This record gives sequence, C-alpha cells and structure tokens, in this order.
Amino acid sequence: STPPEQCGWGLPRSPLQYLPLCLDDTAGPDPSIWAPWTHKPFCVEAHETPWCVYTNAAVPRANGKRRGISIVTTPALAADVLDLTRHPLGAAFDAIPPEKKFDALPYEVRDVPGKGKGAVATRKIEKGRVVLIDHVMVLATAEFPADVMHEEVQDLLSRGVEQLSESGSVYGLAQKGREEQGLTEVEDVLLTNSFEIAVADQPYMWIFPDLSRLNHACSSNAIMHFSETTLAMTVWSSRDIEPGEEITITYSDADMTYAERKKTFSEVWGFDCTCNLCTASEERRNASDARRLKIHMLRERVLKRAKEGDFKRAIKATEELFQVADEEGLTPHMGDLYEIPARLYYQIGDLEKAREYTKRSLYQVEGLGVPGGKDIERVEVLKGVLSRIENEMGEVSEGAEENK
Ligand SMILES: C[S@@+](CC[C@H](N)C(=O)[O-])C[C@H]1O[C@@H](n2cnc3c(N)ncnc32)[C@H](O)[C@@H]1O
Repeated sequence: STPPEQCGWGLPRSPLQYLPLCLDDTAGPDPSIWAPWTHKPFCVEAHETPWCVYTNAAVPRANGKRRGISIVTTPALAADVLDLTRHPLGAAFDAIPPEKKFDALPYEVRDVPGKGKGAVATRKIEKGRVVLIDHVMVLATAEFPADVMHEEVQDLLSRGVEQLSESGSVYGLAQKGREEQGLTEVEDVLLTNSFEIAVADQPYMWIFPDLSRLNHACSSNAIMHFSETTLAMTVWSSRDIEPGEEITITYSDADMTYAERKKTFSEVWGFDCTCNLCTASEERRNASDARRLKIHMLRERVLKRAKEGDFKRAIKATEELFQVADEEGLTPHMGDLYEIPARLYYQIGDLEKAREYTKRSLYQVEGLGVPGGKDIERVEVLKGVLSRIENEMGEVSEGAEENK
C-alpha cells in the first residue's frame, strides 16, 4: 500500500536526520530508508491509518549511555514527534549552566519504607540545582482506535521495549502485578511509571527510566521541567535537600485536596500515598486542604478581577495567592502564574515590580530547560516586554549592552 500522503512520501530526504519521512511497514528492506530508525517499522492495520512501532536503539544520551527510543503511534504522528526534536540529543544537558549541574548523580536509588524504591540524596543539594536530566525511552499514544485489538497494542508495546538496547531499564521498573487484569508486563510498567504529556496536541504516555524512580510527595522538594524540543525531562531542587533526604516530585495538581489526591492515586496510579502530608494528623491535613482550596479560589479571583480591569484588586488577590502558596510550600509549582502579576503591575505603572515578575516568568520558560513548542514564542514575547519595560524605565537592558 502507499504510505499516507500527509507524511511527505516522495519528497527529497531531509538533510536533518531528525526530520524523517513518514514510514510504515511497507518500507523496503534497505535500512537506510528507515533512518533515523534502526529497525524496520512494524505496524498493525486500523481503519484510517496503521499504528506502528518505531525504534532507534542507538540514540546515545548526554552521559554516553545508549538507551535508545521507541515510539508507538501512527506514521504521521511519529514524523510529527521527531520533527519537534530540532536540537540534537544532549542539548538538554548543554543548555544548563555548569554551576547548576553536578558531575555525578547527587542521589542513589534505594529502598524507601512504604514506597518501594526511591531516590535518596547522597550530598547536599542546594535549591535551584539540576538533580537529573532524563530522556524519554518509550512513548506511546495514550489512546488507540477501537478497531485495534488489545493483543495488537500489547504486541506493539512489547516490541517497542524489546527492540531497545537496554530493555532491562524499562522492564526493571516498578510494577503492580496486574496479570489478573489481563495486562502484560509492559502495560503494567507503563501504568505504574508513565507520565501523560501532550505533544502536538496528542496525549502520549512517556517513560523516563531515571525519573521513574522518583516518588511522589504532596509537598515535594523537586520540580520537573519538560522540553518539547529535546523530549527531555529536567528535575530541579525547589529547596535545599540534605544528604539522606528523599528526593520527591509531585504527581498531582498543586490545588488538589487530600481526598482528591487519594482518589486519583488509587484509581490512576494504583497506590496509597504515604508521603509526609498524606500521613500527617487530620488537623494538619485539614489546614493544608484549606490552603489549597484558597489557592484555587484566589487563582480564579485574580483572573476575574484582571478581566474586569480591576487591576488593584487583582494585584491584592495575587499577593495573597503567593503568600498562601508560600505557606503551603507550593510557590515553586506556580511558575506559570508569574506572567499575571507582571502584566498587572505594568498596568498600574509599577515598572519595578513588572520587570521583576517578567524576569521570573522568562526564567520559567527558558531558564529551566530548552524551550519547546509555544514556549519558543513566549520567550520572544517576554523578551520584548522586558525591553519595553526597561526602556520605559530609562534603562538600557544588560542584554543590549552586551550586544554592543
Ligand atoms: C513512578 S514509581 C516511583 C518509584 C517506585 N517507588 C519504584 O520502586 O521504582 C511510582 C510508584 O511508586 C510508589 N510510590 C510513589 N510515591 C509514593 C507515595 N507517596 N506513597 C506510596 N507509594 C508511592 C507507588 O507504588 C507508585 O505506583
């Protein structure tokens, strides 16, 4: 059969190996045709388009390990995903200033009571350091069409893992023993360890094998940054972490209450949370819930007041919001909100504060990892806003000075 037209079949080969033609299993036997895949795509038929598994088993990571990458999706989506990776692998690592990185991993994977394995700091990790950078190893579309059979999905997923150079890094991850539910090992691994992230408006399940060892805490000491450009996840310490302390991330939304988190963890991830907050006294949990509900309410109020043009009251609500977030230890999880006070302060003519929040906002989109997708445009917009503010303040921005 002829490969789908939207894949650009028949066009000249791209000089970028990261921009492949769209392939299915009708591709010929010559491996150079499959580039950048090291295995011939294997597909199952479905109503509109085949669903295939694509593997490049030779992709090295920044630290030299060759773990490879497998993608289970349609030919067109596979081409889209790789088209997003405009930077070579290793770009995620190179983008971080040296003083933020460690020469060796600052933690060890050990047994952690009540949680299976976890990452325990082996040295002091100051706030704002990179704990780990992990590249995706398996990514699979979160939803298959109804006419693809469950056994076929299982086959695609297990081929994806088995074609990798280090399939043990995936099969060795935590599992829940879900065979009675008719699930295979690879599905169990995906359900226990994958993060759902959308790229090019398509939800995928992602396996980052090192990141997968980090347990959840409702008030975690580390935050994640995902780059659509490098398909890498970077984990940053959001406060100082002492040697012997467990490094944790947050799997849930910041404003969820205890009951909501408990339900989600049990239904989606299949575990009962034993983090400090989940096992705290009812009184402490209730106080935390009250703050999280307040954060939710204040977030809505800020947006409403800003929409109404009532900037003074919007700022009052924002300041209250950050104060409650601070009390709950959630400010590092609110990075996406900095742009709001930046705009509000600009509206009321407080340029000093507008500049401060614009800089914070800019740091959120380009300081934590290589920006991707919409963030590339946001960086440009924020830089423009910053220079406008600085011009208005009668100052020459540092960047302009350096460029002279
Ligand atoms: C992504 S894995 C984390 C690493 C895992 N503990 C391991 O042994 O590889 C997710 C699993 O870790 C465990 N886990 C993570 N956070 C937890 C928490 N706060 N309380 C209890 N178990 C947790 C659960 O079994 C969950 O299904």
